[in-house]
Amino acid sequence: MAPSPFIIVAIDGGAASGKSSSSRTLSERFNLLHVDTGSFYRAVTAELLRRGAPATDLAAVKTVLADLKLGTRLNGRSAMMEIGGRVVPDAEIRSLDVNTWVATYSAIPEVRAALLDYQRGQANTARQHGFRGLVMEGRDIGSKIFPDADLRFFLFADPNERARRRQQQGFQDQVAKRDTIDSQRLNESLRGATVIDSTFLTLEQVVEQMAAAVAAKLGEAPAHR
Ligand SMILES: Nc1ncnc2c1ncn2[C@@H]1O[C@H](COP(=O)(O)OP(=O)(O)O)[C@@H](O)[C@H]1O
Ligand SMILES: Nc1ccn([C@H]2C[C@H](O)[C@@H](COP(=O)(O)OP(=O)(O)O)O2)c(=O)n1
Repeated sequence: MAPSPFIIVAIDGGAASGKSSSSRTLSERFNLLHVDTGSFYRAVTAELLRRGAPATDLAAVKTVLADLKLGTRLNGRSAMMEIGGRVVPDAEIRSLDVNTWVATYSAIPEVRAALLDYQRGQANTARQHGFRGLVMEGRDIGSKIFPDADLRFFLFADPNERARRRQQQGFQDQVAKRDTIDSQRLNESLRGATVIDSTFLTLEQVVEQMAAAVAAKLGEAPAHR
């Protein structure tokens, strides 16, 4: 029997479109490394804020970036970014301060460049740890990080519905404002991707659609749940 292929699944989409929930489920179901690149941008933002490098001071930002010692730690099937050997706690990366600033720092080309190879390198992490592939979520995964990914999904949902989901999660997050800053990259990510509008779909319906495609790539019969 032919060995199962190593697959890369890219999930792009706006805030609260369902990226994390769907990729976590796919990771569990198919034994794929789960990589939430938003958490990477959030960790770097927390570090830039902690070290007092304002987004308007490019020289200060570059100094901090040059000094970042990035590593990866696994938490179950999820890849966690280490900065100087420390995983930035969840409470810190989901703080109001980080929510406010992350889109602005993420728009700085030098910040994106600093994370490019690190993100691509997660494929090696997945291989080294015996995963069948990886599922990576973010804003530009299918367009910039892995344009040749085996599967590229773009999750869409109405902004009001996304704001409602965030509020239900108990987060103070200006989804619409971040959308405006992030929108350029979202448009690029649409090209050639399978677009799923989740506004009127349950999370389970979204996941089933994705899972059927993943199962086909892995050469498995689709599971009936
Ligand atoms: N299709 C859906 N219908 C209803 N709620 C959803 C749907 N997709 C995701 N959610 C909920 O919306 C919230 C945000 O989802 P999440 O996966 O964290 O989005 P993202 O990673 O894109 O920011 C979560 O509470 C999740 O359970
Ligand atoms: N690949 C990525 C991932 C996230 N970002 C930016 C864009 C977002 O405003 C922030 C936070 O991303 P995150 O996925 O945690 O945000 P949401 O869960 O979608 O609200 O990081 C990015 O520019 N590129």
